[in-house]
Amino acid sequence: MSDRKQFRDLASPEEAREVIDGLDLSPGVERVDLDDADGRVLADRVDARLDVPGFDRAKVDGYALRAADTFGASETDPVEVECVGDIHAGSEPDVSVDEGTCAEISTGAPVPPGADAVVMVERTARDEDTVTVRTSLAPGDGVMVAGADVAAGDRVLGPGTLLTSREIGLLAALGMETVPVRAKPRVGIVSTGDELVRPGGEVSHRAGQIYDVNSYSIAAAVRDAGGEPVLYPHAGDDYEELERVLRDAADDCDLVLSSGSTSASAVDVVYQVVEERGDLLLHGVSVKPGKPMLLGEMGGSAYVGLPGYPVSALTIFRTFVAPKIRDAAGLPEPRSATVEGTMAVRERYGEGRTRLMPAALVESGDGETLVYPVDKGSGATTSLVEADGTVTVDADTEYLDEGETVEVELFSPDVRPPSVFAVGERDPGFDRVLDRLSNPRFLGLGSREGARRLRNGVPDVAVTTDNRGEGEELASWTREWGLVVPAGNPLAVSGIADLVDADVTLSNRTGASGLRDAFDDALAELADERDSNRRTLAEDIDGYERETKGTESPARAVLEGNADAGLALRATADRLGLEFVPLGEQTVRALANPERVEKRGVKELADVLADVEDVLADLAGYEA
Ligand SMILES: Nc1nc2c(c(=O)[nH]1)N[C@H]1C(S)=C(S)[C@@H](COP(=O)(O)OP(=O)(O)OC[C@H]3O[C@@H](n4cnc5c(N)ncnc54)[C@H](O)[C@@H]3O)O[C@H]1N2
Ligand code: MOO
Repeated sequence: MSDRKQFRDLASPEEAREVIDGLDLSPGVERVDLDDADGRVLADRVDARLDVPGFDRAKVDGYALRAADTFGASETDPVEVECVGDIHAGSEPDVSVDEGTCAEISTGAPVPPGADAVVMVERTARDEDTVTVRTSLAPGDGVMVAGADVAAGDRVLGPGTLLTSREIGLLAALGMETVPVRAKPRVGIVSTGDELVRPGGEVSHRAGQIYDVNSYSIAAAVRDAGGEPVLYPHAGDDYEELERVLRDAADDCDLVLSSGSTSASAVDVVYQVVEERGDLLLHGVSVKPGKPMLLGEMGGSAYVGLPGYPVSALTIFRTFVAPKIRDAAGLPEPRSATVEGTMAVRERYGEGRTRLMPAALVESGDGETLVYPVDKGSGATTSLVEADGTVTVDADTEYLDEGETVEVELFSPDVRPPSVFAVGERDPGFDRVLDRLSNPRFLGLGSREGARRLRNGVPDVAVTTDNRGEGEELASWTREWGLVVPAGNPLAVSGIADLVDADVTLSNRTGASGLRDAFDDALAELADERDSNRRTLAEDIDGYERETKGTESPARAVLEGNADAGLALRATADRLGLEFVPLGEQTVRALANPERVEKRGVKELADVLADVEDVLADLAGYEA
């Protein structure tokens, strides 16, 4: 206990930024092949070592001649010259042009000695060796002279230039096979935690294992910032192991990032390693999420300890680390884009830390941008996927009021609000509808929450079951629901009465879901028949209180042998190959916010729903 870290004195975000500014992670210079130079930053100045073009070059197909010979020529008063040969691109001229003569020439070929202009073929006529020229030319017409593009000795590109297709074209014209560029900062990533398994491996939920998120999200973000990520093996919460991996990474990298183990637990040893084996410059910053961030140096490399929670790790990376990597890589700050919007709901805060609040956008019917917080907690990867950017909330702000104007910094300038924003019951039929739309957003919060949010005017559309919710009905369909049971229905479950009367374990859905509503209504009916009440019957159902999150969760519980029966849709039973005991049909409705029916995305949704029969065709238990 005595070793636990207390976060009494958190650094301000500005202090953290200053410490990061002071870290040294300047990578050197390397030469790369021209084909690998795209997106790199030139380390040195490039001077032209030759003329481009290297010779006087024909700009058009036609005849090379002496401009003086065409003096005064026109359509009505042409001149004639004699053709003495021809010249092709890529070969040395074997003729020269004298007074009164010309040579046929193709675009890009060297202008022959004696000629000072090229007339395009369209302004001439030819009869045997006689060429009639119907225009007059000045010296240099139709010719790109040597060095006109770049002259030998010119300074062509400066250090720090970002190489794109255009600059690469110029370097190729100069014949450069390799170019000196700033090396990308090498960024070692060390994820800590005994619970981590790399995607591709098997996780044991019983043992509390999870897939490693941060190694991958942070590696992608490092690459995006212009660094080169290097993944190191997971380190457990063991001092020696962690020290060894961090040292390896520090030996090989300009910057080492660890994730996890930064916090208050006795097993969170990473700060101890940095404190004892390196130089711990800062621990704890007054931001949410990401409070336990560490900054320091170790083995000649800069070091940042990111918190373990994926949202915290990525937020700290984006806010503090990415700008540093970009700077070291010589890349410009990316264009940032901010959008002003109106808070759609009231959001309380008051934790005394600067909050980088994930927020999402939705456009109201009249073009106003509404902003709502997306906070499923620092441990939920969807917190960032379901958001469009962040709102920075001052440490001393107690709440953001509904209707208050806020500024959202978008995750990237390309982020667009979703075309249509729907909330409500997860439904395999509506999933198919979503597949046919471009850039929709759907939050599966259940029928009840969908109806509630539609009433509060935030989403464009709610998906609800039976008669829940009010709005413009865009479409409705029915879905068959019931119980899934293992193959062969070993306990011979034939209805709800069996759940009440027999020894059958149920896996139920959450109270927010429409499927659960249907079940509870049927249970209430049974209670009426028995002169009892729903609650009493529910108490007799083993597992009634075992609520699950997903539409398929109860069916999956049956599949895994954790329940004898699960509340489910026929479509789910069909998909998972389970036996199904039908109990009823339920109506699903897509309801539009009445003020948004004219919104483009809502109309697109309505168009898809107009063919709902087609969309739902062959989905088991569905009828439109
Ligand atoms: N008593 C206190 N508990 C916590 C505090 C506190 O002040 N007092 N701070 C909380 C805050 S805020 C954060 S943020 C987290 C940070 O914790 P750590 O950096 O020590 O991270 P871990 O405990 O190792 O992990 C937290 C969480 O994230 C999961 N994790 C870790 N690494 C990964 C990864 N690579 N991919 C996916 N998920 C990862 C880990 O399993 C934990 O669930 O601490 C709070 N607690
Ligand atoms: O700082 Mo922690 O990231 O709030 O969850």
